[in-house]
Amino acid sequence: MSFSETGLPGLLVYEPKIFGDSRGYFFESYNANTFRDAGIEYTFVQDNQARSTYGVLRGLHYQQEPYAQTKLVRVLEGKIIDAVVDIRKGSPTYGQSFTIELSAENKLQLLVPKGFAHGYAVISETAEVMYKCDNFYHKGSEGGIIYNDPDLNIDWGIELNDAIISDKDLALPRLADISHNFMF
Ligand SMILES: Cc1cn([C@H]2C[C@H](O)[C@@H](COP(=O)(O)OP(=O)(O)O[C@H]3O[C@H](C)C(=O)[C@H](O)[C@H]3O)O2)c(=O)[nH]c1=O
Repeated sequence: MSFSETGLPGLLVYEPKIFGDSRGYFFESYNANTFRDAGIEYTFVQDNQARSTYGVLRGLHYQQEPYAQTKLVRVLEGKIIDAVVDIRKGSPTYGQSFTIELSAENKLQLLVPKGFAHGYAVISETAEVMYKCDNFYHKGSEGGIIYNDPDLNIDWGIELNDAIISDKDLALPRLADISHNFMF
């Protein structure tokens, strides 16, 4: 298994060790000791799972402190473009975004620290996305950034005119309009 840097401090790509044989494959999708041995210690308290069809775009979302969440994102079925934005005050990469293709096939996981906005777009017919969180859902602490913020220019891998987006997400603000609110 391996952890790879992304250029944004704390944002890591995790590639688990896959044990393949004539029956198929086995891998530990998460092991606290493996992460601890890499100097990465989180106590995940909530697992989320979402199913979406092609073109669904969820995000970009975050929770304000004291409910900010670190997330460990992976794809059980299908393929997504996962996107994050660094919104940590004082971060040397504040306002920078990162995208990665996560899929059931590549089995890659993205470790998204507190202080990032997170979202994904589904680029397969359907996708089942699962992510571990180190803090609980708290509706009143939810915030977000509009998916097509021109200052971020995120490539979601889909034709945005055809994207399937919730009314809630369509009403999200631009980063420039909320950056004063961040408490990360
Ligand atoms: C996030 C969440 C939602 N809910 C309920 C609230 C709504 O009634 C329903 C759907 O919620 P929402 O439309 O916010 O789901 P997503 O758009 O997938 O939200 C997620 O999108 C991006 C990708 C994220 O990283 C966040 O974890 C999360 O905000 O599930 C819960 O009961 N618990 C939860 O932890």
